[in-house]
Amino acid sequence: MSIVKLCGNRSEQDTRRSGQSDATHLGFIFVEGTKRNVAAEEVGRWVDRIQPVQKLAGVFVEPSTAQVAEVLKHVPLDIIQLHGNETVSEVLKMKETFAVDVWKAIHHDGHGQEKMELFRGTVDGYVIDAKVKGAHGGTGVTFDWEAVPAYVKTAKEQQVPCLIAGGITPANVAEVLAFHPDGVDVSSGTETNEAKDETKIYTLVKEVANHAARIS
Ligand SMILES: O=C(O)c1ccccc1NCC(=O)[C@H](O)[C@H](O)COP(=O)(O)O
Repeated sequence: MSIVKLCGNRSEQDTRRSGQSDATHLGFIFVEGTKRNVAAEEVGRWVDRIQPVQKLAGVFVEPSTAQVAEVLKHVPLDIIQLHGNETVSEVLKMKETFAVDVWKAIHHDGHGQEKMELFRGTVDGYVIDAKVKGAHGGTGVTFDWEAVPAYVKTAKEQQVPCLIAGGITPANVAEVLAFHPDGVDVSSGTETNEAKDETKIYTLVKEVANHAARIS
């Protein structure tokens, strides 16, 4: 089964809806000034009450170790997802400081492979996302999925998973899965009116399961 990360949960209801699905990972955005930004204390309360079975990922943009430590005080994150222009030494610092996996977002821009080479041996996974001026993620914009196999190959050589993000929806997820990523990371495509939509979540996860059944 592919990784299905439902990201950008911004309320207890979102977390419940995502948590009740067969997704493998839930994501929360800790990026001030963005529309899905959430407070760690609140997320901690939602997670306490809901007890989701999924792994939890916290999305950050160039965070300090103090910011991540503060979030970890409240939320038992399994993964720190770095979605900005973090350097290799910043990633290493996170790995040394916290006992959690680090996933690095790479924005598709023609230099993705070079960036993945830089992070070889330091990260535990990649999220390849669309590059959109003025935004770090959660844009609902796709990129040219013909580029996916090269990213997947590089991640496989590094023995880490490669997720694809950016504009994935229940209607197009089968199309991206045909390029054989290890999973998908979805925010906008599982929302209606800025809240998680149970039908969209169900349909997306079912499409992923159907794809897995077809290729097994
Ligand atoms: O989702 C956000 O608002 C966000 C803000 C700042 C940095 C990263 C962000 N999201 C990261 C994700 O993991 C999203 O799932 C990914 O970018 C895909 O988003 P979408 O195109 O909306 O499915």
